[in-house]
Amino acid sequence: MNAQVVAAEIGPLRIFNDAGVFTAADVHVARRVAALSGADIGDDELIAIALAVRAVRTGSTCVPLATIGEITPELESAEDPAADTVLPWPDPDRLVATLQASPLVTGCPSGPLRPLALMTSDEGPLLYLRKYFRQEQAIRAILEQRGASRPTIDPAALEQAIDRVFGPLVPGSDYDRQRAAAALAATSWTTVLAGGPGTGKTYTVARLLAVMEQLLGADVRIGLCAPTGRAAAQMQASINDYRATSQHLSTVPVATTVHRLLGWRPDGSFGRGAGNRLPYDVVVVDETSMLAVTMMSRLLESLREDTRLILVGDPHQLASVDAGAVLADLVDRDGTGTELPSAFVQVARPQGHFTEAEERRLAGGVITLTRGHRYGGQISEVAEAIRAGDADRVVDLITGPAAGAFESRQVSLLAPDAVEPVRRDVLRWAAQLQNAARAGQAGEALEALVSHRVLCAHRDGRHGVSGWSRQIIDWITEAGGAVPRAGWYSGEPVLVNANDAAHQVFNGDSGVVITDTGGSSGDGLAVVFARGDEIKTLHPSQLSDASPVYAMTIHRSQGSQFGAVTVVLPELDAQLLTKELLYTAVTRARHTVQIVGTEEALRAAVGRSVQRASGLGSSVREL
Ligand SMILES: Nc1ncnc2c1ncn2[C@@H]1O[C@H](COP(=O)(O)OP(=O)(O)OP(=O)(O)O)[C@@H](O)[C@H]1O
Repeated sequence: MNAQVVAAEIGPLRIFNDAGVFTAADVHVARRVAALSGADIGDDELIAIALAVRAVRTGSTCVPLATIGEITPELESAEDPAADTVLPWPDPDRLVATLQASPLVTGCPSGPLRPLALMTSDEGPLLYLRKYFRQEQAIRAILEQRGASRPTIDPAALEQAIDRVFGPLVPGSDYDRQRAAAALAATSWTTVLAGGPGTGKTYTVARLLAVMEQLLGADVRIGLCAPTGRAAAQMQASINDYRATSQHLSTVPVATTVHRLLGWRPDGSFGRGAGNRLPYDVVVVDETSMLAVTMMSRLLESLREDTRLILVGDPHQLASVDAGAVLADLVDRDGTGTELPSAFVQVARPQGHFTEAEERRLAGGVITLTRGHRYGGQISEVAEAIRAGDADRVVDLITGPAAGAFESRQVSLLAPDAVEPVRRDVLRWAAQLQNAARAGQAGEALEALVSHRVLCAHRDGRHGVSGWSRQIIDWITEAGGAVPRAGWYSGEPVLVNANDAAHQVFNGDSGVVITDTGGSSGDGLAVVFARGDEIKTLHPSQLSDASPVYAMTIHRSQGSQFGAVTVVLPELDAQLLTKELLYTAVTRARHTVQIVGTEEALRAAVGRSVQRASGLGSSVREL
């Protein structure tokens, strides 16, 4: 029996539950909210609550009511008898009229409960769980207020600081946009610094902080944070590397998770908020694409009005698993009607170097770095075509005539039953890893570790991490490089599964076990992790939650890069198969990508986008 089907549900939700559109949790929450309201709740209202709960579960903050008819059965297999079901969605106009008069929206007889919010927007009526509407409203209101004024900056001092840190302006050079980003951050209370992988976002952040220090003094208070501990550790390492080679940044900013910065408590509450604001002059958030609406609203509420906020990230990557794709929404907002700050114009001289649309976004505090410093050629063109959703171009660039135009082939497509090239790569990778590890060469072992990685969409199943890990272990064993089944061995790749502040390792960190003959432990093993240019060494027994890693999910690979990447596409009809997933996977590679899957699956991925509804992109009014 399917655990997601609620046997007791005999009402209007049953057919949607059978069709996989509402999960058991959606049904239970809808029933519970209806009961708590103390009112007589009709079938359409019940469906509305379940829709709003489902929206949050699938990463949206709201439901665009005009398009609910487009929601079709979500089933494991196309052979499921429910696949042909035409779902009996209520007519949107009727639903809106019902909700306008519903106690769920206007106020329940049982008390202050008003669980749903009904709004109107450029995209038609939007239905929210009220909690998420409030968070979105808070984000909108605070950003508007912060955008209404600008820090006072002496243009001459700004130009001098930027020249000192970046060198003088050479229009059209590698770093003119990076200079412009620093100038925008100095002249705005809120700046969004967007860009694909390797466009120099972290490089720019380190220098931008040096500019702030020159402008605000050596006692400037800087808060650095990221949604995950690992991303925070990576930002810390990059800034440490910059400090080690430059005289311009004397402050030692410490990076932490957004949760920690905001004083998260185990009961889910936060120490920081409107009544207890953060003490910083500048706050930088890295990997903002992973930040959900709840954390963004809390962060904004915790900022002083005179704190500069810099949100850094790649809006095209997979968004947070929680509701909201805030970075993508903010990048899309344009600043029509807002003047570019004159100090910015004087220093960055943007004329002719930005398109009109870019200039409008600049006025709204958004700047995008476009020049890749890590790779060019086929990978970046394929990534660009994926981002544009152009499946024909993607296929042409990988297998068609366009592929022949590249000096070196970086991207290939392998049929699922023809993976011999992957086997060869995996064996070469394992041999390098084991040789370096057994020789106790930590640096070489870490280099080998990130020279190749297999990435899958799913955790389970034949095309998932579990199936591919088994396959890879079998290949290594067959080739004579036996993989012991119990305990760690020298040369074993490790993935950390939980944050451990005491040992400074974080969920998603990958390291490698090496031979450590000089160590004090009896087994002669150590486990090493890269931290910028430095190496962190622990004993494997100090890892409280870690597992061997022969393959990992694309979600967990976010923020990491590998020399070569093998991307395993899921089954054709898998809901996960989207262009954001494929873009994230392909851009993890520095020089080679092998995609395992059919052309059909590749096209399906490029053609499907993660649907994340939110009201942040347009103005929203009460209906
Ligand atoms: N203006 C520049 N001149 C020289 N090298 C640069 C410049 N900008 C960036 N780089 C180099 O390019 C590489 C990528 O930069 P960086 O890591 O900052 O990119 P990123 O956008 O943060 O990438 P990711 O999001 O993948 O972490 C780094 O090695 C960096 O030192």
